[in-house]
Amino acid sequence: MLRSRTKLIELGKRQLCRSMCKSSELTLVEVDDKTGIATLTMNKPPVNSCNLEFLRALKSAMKEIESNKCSGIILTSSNDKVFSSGLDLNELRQPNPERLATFWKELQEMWVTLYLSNVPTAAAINGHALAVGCVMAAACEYRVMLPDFTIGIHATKFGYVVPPFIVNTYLSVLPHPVVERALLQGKIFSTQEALQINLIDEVVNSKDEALCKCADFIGSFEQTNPVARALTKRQLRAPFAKQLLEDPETELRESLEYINTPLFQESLDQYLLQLKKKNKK
Ligand SMILES: CC/C=C\CC/C=C/CC(=O)SCCNC(=O)CCNC(=O)[C@H](O)C(C)(C)COP(=O)(O)OP(=O)(O)OC[C@H]1O[C@@H](n2cnc3c(N)ncnc32)[C@H](O)[C@@H]1OP(=O)(O)O
Repeated sequence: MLRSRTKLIELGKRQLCRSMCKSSELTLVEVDDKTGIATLTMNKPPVNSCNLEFLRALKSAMKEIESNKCSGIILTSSNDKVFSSGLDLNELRQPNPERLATFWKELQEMWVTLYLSNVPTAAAINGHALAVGCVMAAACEYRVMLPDFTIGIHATKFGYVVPPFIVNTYLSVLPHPVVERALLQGKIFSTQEALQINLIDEVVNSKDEALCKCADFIGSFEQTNPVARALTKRQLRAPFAKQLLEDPETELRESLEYINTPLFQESLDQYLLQLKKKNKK
């Protein structure tokens, strides 16, 4: 009886995996039948830059994983050089007001969903993780990274004032003086530097190894009560998310105002030119 019930559960999980895999072309979700761990692979060519549709796909994949009672989420990339290049800068350049507001709300919601996820979260950083790419990794509970890549929030280099929820993501991983220096310098860290300051937990040599380390991390909670774990995590993280949870409109208004300033738009134009020039060399 017990065996047949277990079989049914296993079958159910497999069907769940198949149906979740179809959820979006921009994200791929695979659930391990044995561990219940969901690997969420970002799949927006060329560099996983976050536009409105991609933010939406990420948020809905995370919510689906949680509602299917998976045991944890591993966030990774289908690109073997880039984890994520952060926000799609084209969403911010001479924006359509309505789309920009929707885009920014999706960013807020994706961040809250990941940062306060009920299940253990781990990032297998198999490429560069820049700006919001770094924020997504830092919002996870554990990070493992491959060598010879870069990670960091360089917003001040292209005229961005870093919003509080992004500062808070760094502050929940790094000590205040390190955050202050890194954000004010717009510092991008090498894998080795990131390990030295504890922005990442471990360095490994392959994506497979990274996925195994993340699975081990998630497995380390096997003996804990998932509800007690989730509520304790929420308690620890709530102060960092408070502002965005209680008053997302103010953050939205301030960000939109800033993005629309000539100062920001000029800096962004210059930055995008540099990015294109690099590719023509
Ligand atoms: C109110 C204040 C709010 C917020 C503050 C904090 C928030 C920060 C927001 C962000 O996340 S902004 C995003 C910042 N991201 C970047 O600056 C990343 C720039 N990209 C790179 O450095 C490189 O592309 C890379 C290291 C990630 C990958 O290098 P590589 O593999 O050599 O690829 P390419 O450079 O050739 O890129 C391919 C293609 O994609 C375009 N692209 C890259 N990143 C972005 C992006 N973030 N947004 C839009 N487009 C991007 C790049 O220009 C290439 O386009 P082509 O048309 O030339 O092929």
